[in-house]
Amino acid sequence: MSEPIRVVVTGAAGQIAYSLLYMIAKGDVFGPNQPLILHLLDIPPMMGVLEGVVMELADCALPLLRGVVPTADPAEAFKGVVAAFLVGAMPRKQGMERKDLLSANVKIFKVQGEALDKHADKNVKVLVVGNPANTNALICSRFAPSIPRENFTAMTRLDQNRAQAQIAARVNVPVANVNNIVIWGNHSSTQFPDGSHGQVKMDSGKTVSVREAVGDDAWLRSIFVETVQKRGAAVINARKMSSAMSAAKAAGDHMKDWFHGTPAGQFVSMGVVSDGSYGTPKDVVFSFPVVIKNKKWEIVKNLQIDDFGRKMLDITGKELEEERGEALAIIGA
Ligand SMILES: NC(=O)c1ccc[n+]([C@@H]2O[C@H](COP(=O)([O-])OP(=O)(O)OC[C@H]3O[C@@H](n4cnc5c(N)ncnc54)[C@H](O)[C@@H]3O)[C@@H](O)[C@H]2O)c1
Ligand SMILES: O=C(O)C[C@H](O)C(=O)O
Repeated sequence: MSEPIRVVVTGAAGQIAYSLLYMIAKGDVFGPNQPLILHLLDIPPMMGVLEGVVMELADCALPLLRGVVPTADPAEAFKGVVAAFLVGAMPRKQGMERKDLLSANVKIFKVQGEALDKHADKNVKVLVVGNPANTNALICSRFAPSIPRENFTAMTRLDQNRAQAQIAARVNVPVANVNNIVIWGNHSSTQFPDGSHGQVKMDSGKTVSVREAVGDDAWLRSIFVETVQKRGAAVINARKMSSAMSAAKAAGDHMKDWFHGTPAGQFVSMGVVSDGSYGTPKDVVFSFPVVIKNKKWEIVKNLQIDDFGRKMLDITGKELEEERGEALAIIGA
């Protein structure tokens, strides 16, 4: 067994963390041979609730969990961590867009960027879940100049998982048979879920393109896209609270792939600081298809983008530029 690693989850008393902590602590993310010490950050009024979470973690009797550090102090929370799940932020309510949360949430990510910069391991891998995730991740990276920008990512894996599930249901195959669906752009209702590069392993054992398996391009460009774009709002309308179990699963998937790599021939979607690939705006956190090896992601190049795709990428890129401007104004940068 290796030495324990330190992993922080912020918003640790909240609903996503309630599912996520168990997954991490039982080895689903960093592997069955990787012991860990969990750092749990929340705000002072939530320390009582957090105490209950700590009790439950102990009562799970999980062999890999070698320590728990509950705290309201970002310096203590980020000390020596090699992985950071930045979940703590206000969730949206019915009728809101995620960008309506900017004014409430973006300052949190400035403070946490500064704390990561001072206290975290310089190779720390940061996943921002708190909304609006892409722009929060950008702001966080700006305030952590000593940590490479490629170590800051935003979660669009939930959108990818949703998209795979929609295709699997439509074609009637298990979800694991659907691969290489891309989420482009913002984790918002302008995102572009793109099935046109995907593959499906059919019951016959033959692998075909998503377009061939679905056999309905109009569905792929309309109902499929809109269902994934609006899935978060649909969950909120039904639960009166935002997605939590599925968000935790996606956060685990994202970090697991970052640490362990993507399988040969497969890519996953992550919000990363854009280098302008595919004609997207630079210096926004844009979701791209990536492959991961040795804990480093790389944008998949040379996928064909047709006129419809071009229009969709431009819309979501423009929204990210607007959010960046708004966020910088809020924090006075
Ligand atoms: N990217 C995605 O796909 C995705 C999916 C689901 C939810 N989310 C977002 O994740 C965030 C958390 O959702 P939730 O359902 O767990 O919310 P929640 O309200 O249940 O929990 C949030 C927790 O964060 C804590 N918190 C607030 N400010 C903090 C700070 N400065 N430092 C540390 N902790 C702080 C709160 O006290 C609370 O315990 C929301 O912004 C939500 O919109 C993103
Ligand atoms: O939609 C939300 O506000 C929560 C989350 O981002 C989601 O996609 O479910």
